[in-house]
Amino acid sequence: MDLTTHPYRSVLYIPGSKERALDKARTLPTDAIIFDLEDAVAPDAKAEARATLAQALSDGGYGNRVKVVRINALTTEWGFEDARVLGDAGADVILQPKVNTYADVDNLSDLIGTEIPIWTMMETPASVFNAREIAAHRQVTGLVAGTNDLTKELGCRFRADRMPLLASLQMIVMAARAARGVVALDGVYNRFRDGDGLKLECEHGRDLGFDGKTLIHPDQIDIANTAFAPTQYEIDTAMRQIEAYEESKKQGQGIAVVDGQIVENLHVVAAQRTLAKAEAIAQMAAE
Ligand SMILES: CC(C)(COP(=O)(O)OP(=O)(O)OC[C@H]1O[C@@H](n2cnc3c(N)ncnc32)[C@H](O)[C@@H]1OP(=O)(O)O)[C@@H](O)C(=O)NCCC(=O)NCCSC(=O)C[C@H](O)C(=O)O
Ligand SMILES: [Mg+2]
Repeated sequence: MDLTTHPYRSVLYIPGSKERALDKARTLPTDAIIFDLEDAVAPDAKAEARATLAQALSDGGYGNRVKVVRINALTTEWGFEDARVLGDAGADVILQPKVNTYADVDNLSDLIGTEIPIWTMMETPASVFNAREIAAHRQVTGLVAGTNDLTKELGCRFRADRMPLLASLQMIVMAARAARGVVALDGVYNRFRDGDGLKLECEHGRDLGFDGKTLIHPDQIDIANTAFAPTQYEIDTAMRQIEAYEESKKQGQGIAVVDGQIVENLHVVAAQRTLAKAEAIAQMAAE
């Protein structure tokens, strides 16, 4: 599996302690799974959850879903052991919570001593200020917005339009894009029975540039998969733009016009990206 071209439309958190959910995830149409040992697991269940999760990962059956393990923070008594055990058990990615600085990531990297990809939770004001350096760490391949912790840390209010979080969300996307090849994932939508609200928030995240959304319930997967996939209209337009630009080039022109809008080389690059994403999604569905 190529983690760099893989789609990340839907990324489902599963508490590492819930055996039934761990089993159910083997059949869910999610692009990636975050097996959680942090917030979703009570302190007195941490050690057992680590063992349960290690067993589930070594039993396998998760197919082409990217397997991400969210460890506890290294400042806790569980963090280092989580990273050591789960890195060996077959996780594709380690997700580090409560990151503040580049040095925090380096510390994890030194402790685990392998080049396993690291994703970082972006859920403190310091992490947002330091997003660019964090995303530039050689092992970091993903930034995950932790909108619950951010809301708590900022002392802001919940609003459906997410206005109080907008600057942080944009900083996360900008840092991922500046680093190139780093995935940017939006935070969770807590009202997990509210499909209409989730759809709106997914569209907001997609508009901002996120690659996908982190989720907490299986019912949320299809909504995110649809929202973060190119639409048929976008695919058709991308194909027409590429075709029209190629035709213009043959005639010695650097600009084409499609549907009354100019198409330059940069639009062709964006169109090719749209087609590559659609292809990656189709390929994943066919596997
Ligand atoms: C939110 C839930 C507690 C709801 O659970 P429940 O009431 O049991 O839901 P259902 O009865 O509707 O479940 C139906 C079936 O689906 C399975 N299920 C439920 N959730 C998951 C899941 N996440 N992954 C896989 N399977 C799941 C149930 O087992 C049922 O199966 P079956 O019996 O076979 O039909 C629950 O959904 C849940 O625990 N969700 C995950 C919560 C979580 O992980 N939270 C931590 C991550 S979010 C976070 O930390 C935010 C971040 O750090 C920040 O700061 O923002
Ligand atoms: Mg959090």
